[in-house]
Amino acid sequence: MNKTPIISARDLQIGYGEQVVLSDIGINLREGQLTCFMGPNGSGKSTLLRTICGLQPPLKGDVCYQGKSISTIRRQDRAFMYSVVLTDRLTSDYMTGRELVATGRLPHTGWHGLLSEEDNQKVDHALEITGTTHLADKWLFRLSDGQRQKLMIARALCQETPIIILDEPTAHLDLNNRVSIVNLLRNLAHEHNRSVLMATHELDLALQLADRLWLAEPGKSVLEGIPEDLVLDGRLDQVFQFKGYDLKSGQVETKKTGREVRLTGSGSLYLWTKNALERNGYEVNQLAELLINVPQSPNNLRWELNNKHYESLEEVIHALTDIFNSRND
Ligand SMILES: Nc1ncnc2c1ncn2[C@@H]1O[C@H](COP(=O)(O)OP(=O)(O)OP(=O)(O)O)[C@@H](O)[C@H]1O
Repeated sequence: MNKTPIISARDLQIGYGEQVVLSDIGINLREGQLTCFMGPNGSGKSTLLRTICGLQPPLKGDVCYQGKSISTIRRQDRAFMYSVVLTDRLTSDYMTGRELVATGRLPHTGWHGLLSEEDNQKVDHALEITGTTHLADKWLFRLSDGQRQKLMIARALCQETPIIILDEPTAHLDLNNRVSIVNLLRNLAHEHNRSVLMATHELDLALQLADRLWLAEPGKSVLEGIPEDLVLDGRLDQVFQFKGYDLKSGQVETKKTGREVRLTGSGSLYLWTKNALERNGYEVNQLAELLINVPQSPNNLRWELNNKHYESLEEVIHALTDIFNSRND
């Protein structure tokens, strides 16, 4: 699945006046894909997004839309190419959710700004698929940051552009909303052939759901590839310089105590048991002598250790502490 790049750049350099943020950038944004743009704080993600949108000029090189330099494309024409959800505050809070979403139709309504029946249906549809219909009549200043963020995404949908660019769209959202927004963006890419580019710090979601990653390497350039390649060949590690986080297992590294236990069992009960043990400094080793039998079903939560039964992992950890402490005495 090698889709055509809709946005591309070669030898691009970005920054502010004398301050070069990233250089030698060669990037392709592909049609029908979700691309997540990641990198440490201050590495230049927002700067590159703004440069791609034509909101700030590159220091060197050019960004092209279907091979044509965006600097030669009129601003009003760009509104049919990109919809943008940046982190800047809204200019006015004195409008309703629906009015905000409807501003996404402005490039289509002409100078009078009046919405046709079809425009209204598109606003309704965008509210519906972002789960914000209940916010339509609420004043923006009465809404939470997360609710506003979802309306901004609805507004971008309404604009019906081939490219959607978002800067940290999940920043204020709770877990369910973060997952649903990233899934929504992925569906827009796959089912509606949009090119979606989002800067994000959501490593787990990006590794699972992005078609491609762009990685901003601080002070250097942008690396590009599919998530698994970037993990396996070490480029993700090179960019983030992970400390205390094991990327391959997706786990935070905990202090090892040299205390080992063996586990039987499977599924989520096995995983949560392992999690509790490792968080408390125990290592799971299938050759260890001490055995814990993990319950088979969540309806019967009983762990077995040394012929005794425990009804919570907290009790199991206490029992293990006693066993290992008595061995050291
Ligand atoms: N308006 C500006 N003028 C001058 N320098 C700026 C400006 N905005 C950002 N910078 C600098 O450019 C660099 C990149 O900032 P940018 O906001 O693009 O990073 P980012 O990767 O989006 O960071 P974060 O993950 O924290 O949002 C930083 O060193 C920042 O201080």
